[in-house]
Amino acid sequence: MNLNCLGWSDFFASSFEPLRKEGLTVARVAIEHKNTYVLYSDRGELSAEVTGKLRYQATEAKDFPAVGDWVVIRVRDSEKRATIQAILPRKSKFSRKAVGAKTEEQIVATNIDTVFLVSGLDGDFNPRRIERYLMTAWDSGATPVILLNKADLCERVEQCVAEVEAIAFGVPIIVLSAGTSQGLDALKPYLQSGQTVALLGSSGVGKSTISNQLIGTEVQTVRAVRKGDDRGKHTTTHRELILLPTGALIVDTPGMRELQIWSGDEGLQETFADIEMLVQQCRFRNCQHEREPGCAVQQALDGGTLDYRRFLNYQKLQKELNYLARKQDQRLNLLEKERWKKIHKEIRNYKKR
Ligand SMILES: Nc1nc2c(ncn2[C@@H]2O[C@H](COP(=O)(O)OP(=O)(O)OP(=O)(O)O)[C@@H](O)[C@H]2O)c(=O)[nH]1
Ligand SMILES: [Zn+2]
Repeated sequence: MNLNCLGWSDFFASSFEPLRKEGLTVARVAIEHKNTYVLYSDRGELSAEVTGKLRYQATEAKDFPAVGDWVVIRVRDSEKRATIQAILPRKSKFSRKAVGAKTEEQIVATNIDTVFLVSGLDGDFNPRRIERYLMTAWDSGATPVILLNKADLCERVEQCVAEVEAIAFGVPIIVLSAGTSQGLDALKPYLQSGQTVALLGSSGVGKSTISNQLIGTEVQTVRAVRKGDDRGKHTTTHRELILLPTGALIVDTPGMRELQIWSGDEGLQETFADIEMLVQQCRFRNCQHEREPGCAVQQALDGGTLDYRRFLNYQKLQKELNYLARKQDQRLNLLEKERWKKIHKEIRNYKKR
């Protein structure tokens, strides 16, 4: 596997340059287990773990390598093993709130170029959900492309496309029927060698069907994710960064399927650029867009140029992000307190000695 085929680019090369040292090289994280990683490199597949130093310096889950990351490694050639010394800066990342009550960021996948936002054109079609996914996509740094799947089940395809066009300014929209492999050719421009893609969308929209079509039958692996497994026991053996026959790489991690919003401020601005622009035009800086005079949002709503459902969704997502940001702040404060407690304890111990 040559590095360019794995997605290596000037972006990563320039951050590796200052770290370059005798005996160090780079590889890409393909699978993440509890404490070990499978890497793709120009020497083939390697099994790897992080150095003690990286582990020691890591304070949060996001400081550890994730699927898609480019990492700096030292290879022990004789054993096909490597130690991970550092993670190169990420070009894009998808995060979610870690499962459970804790407000912690968990990175699901990184360095994705194109994210396919999949929706079904069946009864499940929902522009508000597409807005939500668009926000996540824009926030990640990856470029979104909207896939409207199950066209065979829809009698008003054009109408649906028009509805999506109205909320996704300039984002490419591809209509397909993965079930009958119709329309898949339109994905080709995004699947060139060295490109990394991922599929995002709710359950049942056809993500597995699409990825199986892209992967082709011969490599098709059975998903070995066992529900109700002991926590921390990772028995999955399927690849998570898969090389497609076209030369592109597809990220297929279970986590990508359960993405809960983690952040999105920038994504919100991008997704609702029309509303953000109206807000700028309101007479009062702190306009709540309710009954205030000179409210550009109300005017657009009254005039029918802004869809009320879209505006409601914008407000809802904004509230959600604010709530999340407050929780994240609380957690940071707590972490900071704990850190200082540790330091004070060390100082006391030192004085005693
Ligand atoms: N009619 C029709 N059915 C499709 C199409 N694509 C997928 N399906 C069906 O929709 C169902 C769900 O497809 P999946 O590929 O499992 O959906 P998914 O998004 O991977 O779902 P999760 O694994 O739950 O996230 C399956 O029964 C597919 O056969 C299509 O283009 N047309
Ligand atoms: Zn207003």
